[in-house]
Amino acid sequence: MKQTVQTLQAMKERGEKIAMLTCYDYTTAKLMDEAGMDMLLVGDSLGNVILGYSDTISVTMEDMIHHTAAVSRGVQNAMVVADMPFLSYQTSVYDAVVNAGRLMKEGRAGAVKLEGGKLVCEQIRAIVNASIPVVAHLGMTPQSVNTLGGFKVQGKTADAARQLLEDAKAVEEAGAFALVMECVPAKLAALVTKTLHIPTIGIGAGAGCDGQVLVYQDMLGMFSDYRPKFVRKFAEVGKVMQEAFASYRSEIQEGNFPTEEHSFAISNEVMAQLEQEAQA
Ligand SMILES: Nc1nc(=O)c2c([nH]1)NC[C@@H]1CN(c3ccc(C(=O)N[C@@H](CCC(=O)O)C(=O)O)cc3)CN21
Ligand SMILES: CC(C)C(=O)C(=O)O
Ligand SMILES: [Mg+2]
Repeated sequence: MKQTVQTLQAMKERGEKIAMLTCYDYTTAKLMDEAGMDMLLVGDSLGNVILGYSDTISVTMEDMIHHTAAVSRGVQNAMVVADMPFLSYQTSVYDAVVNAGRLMKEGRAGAVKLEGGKLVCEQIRAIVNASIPVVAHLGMTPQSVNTLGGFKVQGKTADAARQLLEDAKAVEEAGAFALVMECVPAKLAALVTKTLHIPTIGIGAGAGCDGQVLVYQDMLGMFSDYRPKFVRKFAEVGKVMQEAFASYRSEIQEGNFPTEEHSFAISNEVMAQLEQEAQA
């Protein structure tokens, strides 16, 4: 089924869980879409898992558009959400609308996601007024790594928890149709989920959210620069890939690849003629 703001809202109301994964390319998008994923997130985590940066700060609008367009071409049913990269919306309401518009017009995203609460509500309101659905993102917001002092769980003190709940209500009021909560204590995330009308999607925020998201290279066991506590490995694809790469190399070295079945034939007459010409 084609996922929309409305079908995702209905899932929350029916108590049906929403499944979301990050995605950055066409081939993977097709596989995830065929597996029935509800939402694909072209995350700025592509800075880490695709481009090899140590954080998401250097990711550009061009990076995001390039990968969002590739993902969109592979999807029939899932909703494609594109992350707004660092400094593409914090600078002004105008920048926020222009850049959200580019992700939709050039990347064919169905929605955009941005980090922050009350401080970005003006941007959320303006983007939604331009008919671009918005997902908000609270808790551990990686674009603030340099002010948060690292990738740490958020909302543990009474003040911080109250602030998160207030921010959650504010982004819903500003028009966000869903909320991602990252590295938030499970009981707090459950309270936010119960309080809000829009679906919540957790990553390190416990089972009480309306949906879950993970970075796909983490859940496939392909990425090892760091391993957040909230990751479950659903497969050892990294191991499978390494074994296949090593086997490819040794089969080449041993002369076992390629064989006749991977090669193209030419008629004996043509070859005989060529060999004769070569001798002349
Ligand atoms: N591969 C990948 N997976 C992610 O989940 C992810 C990214 N990249 N890039 C963008 C952000 C950064 N994220 C991160 C990065 C590191 C930790 C981490 O190392 N957490 C530790 C320490 C927690 C603490 O000190 O409180 C952990 O044990 O979870 C968590 C989330 C989540 N996002
Ligand atoms: C981890 C998710 C929520 C994200 O924002 C990303 O992948 O960039
Ligand atoms: Mg992100």
